[in-house]
Amino acid sequence: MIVTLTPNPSIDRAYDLDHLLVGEVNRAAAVHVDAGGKGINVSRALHAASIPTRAVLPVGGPDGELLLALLAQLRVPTVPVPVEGATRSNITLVAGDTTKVNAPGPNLDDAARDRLLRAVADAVAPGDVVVAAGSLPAGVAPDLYVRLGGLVRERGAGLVLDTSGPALQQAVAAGGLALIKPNDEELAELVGRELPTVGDVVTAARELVATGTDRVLVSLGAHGALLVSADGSWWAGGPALVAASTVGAGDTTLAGYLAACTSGHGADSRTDLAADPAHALRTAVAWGRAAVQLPGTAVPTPDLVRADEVRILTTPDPTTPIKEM
Ligand SMILES: Nc1ncnc2c1ncn2[C@@H]1O[C@H](COP(=O)(O)OP(=O)(O)OP(=O)(O)O)[C@@H](O)[C@H]1O
Ligand SMILES: O=P(O)(O)OC[C@@]1(O)O[C@H](CO)[C@@H](O)[C@@H]1O
Repeated sequence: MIVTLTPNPSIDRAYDLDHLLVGEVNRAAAVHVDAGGKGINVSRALHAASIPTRAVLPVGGPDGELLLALLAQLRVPTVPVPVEGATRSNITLVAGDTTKVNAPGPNLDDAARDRLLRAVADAVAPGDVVVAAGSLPAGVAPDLYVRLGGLVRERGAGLVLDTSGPALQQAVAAGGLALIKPNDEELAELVGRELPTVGDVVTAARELVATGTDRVLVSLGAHGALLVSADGSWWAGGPALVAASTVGAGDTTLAGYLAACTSGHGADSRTDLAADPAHALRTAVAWGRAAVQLPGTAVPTPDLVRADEVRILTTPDPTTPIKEM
């Protein structure tokens, strides 16, 4: 079972525009309303591929109700944790490029945080994988994922993390993570320097592996993704695509990686993150590419995934600029 935790979920509202005119009235050609938040997107993509998953999320206010209704429509299993504040709404403007405005989300006090952590602990069994993803709501200290790591490992499960800033910094410093999925900018922020080449990204990721993170999956937008572990480094990618929306592409990439590491069906399924790294990376990139071709925060179904378009390189040339991959 893959359990996801999204501490700050959202209703994602995406507006498709011909052109974005800043400071003027823009009229949208279409509006998309999706259940959003990084862990939720991972669960949605896994569920669409019939991989057992459960999404733990705080919910409050009218948008909290809507979020649960949208997830129920998709039949994604959820563990809702009621909170006092209102679930946020995040806005995307797609006009060639994707512009995003994310709300801060409700304030969660220590009691709400503890109920959220307990909900994850109760949902997890030995051998499970927990994916914790996204920003933290106001009021929650950046050590949330450090606390979660302790709980998850006590229960014999592994923790996968996709977040940024101090929450990522503290969790990586504490160690014991099975996998992290920063994009190249988040990794650069984490190590405190620019990472223009493949070698720069691989070296930065190796530093994290050396201090207790088993695998680093670095998404590179249109330039594919790099995977670094103690066993080596791999790159996968394909021709750049004109994106319908890039929102959730990174989450779908992570879901693809987890899907490739999962064998068996239903209650007998098992996720082994040490499974064939090249295959897992290639699948991850194929899922991410399928996601950017869909509007709003839509996640692809397996029939939309084209792994044959994805090229894989083992030990890619360290001197190549990321922008040329
Ligand atoms: N324009 C593009 N063309 C081809 N593939 C793309 C493009 N943009 C994104 N991708 C695919 O999607 C994956 C994830 O993209 P990206 O690195 O932008 O994720 P992210 O920054 O984590 O996004 P988010 O936080 O919105 O989920 C990439 O690794 C790549 O495979
Ligand atoms: O504000 P956060 O938690 O960093 O990111 C939230 C978010 O932008 O991430 C998802 C895409 O990855 C969206 O569904 C959602 O709106």
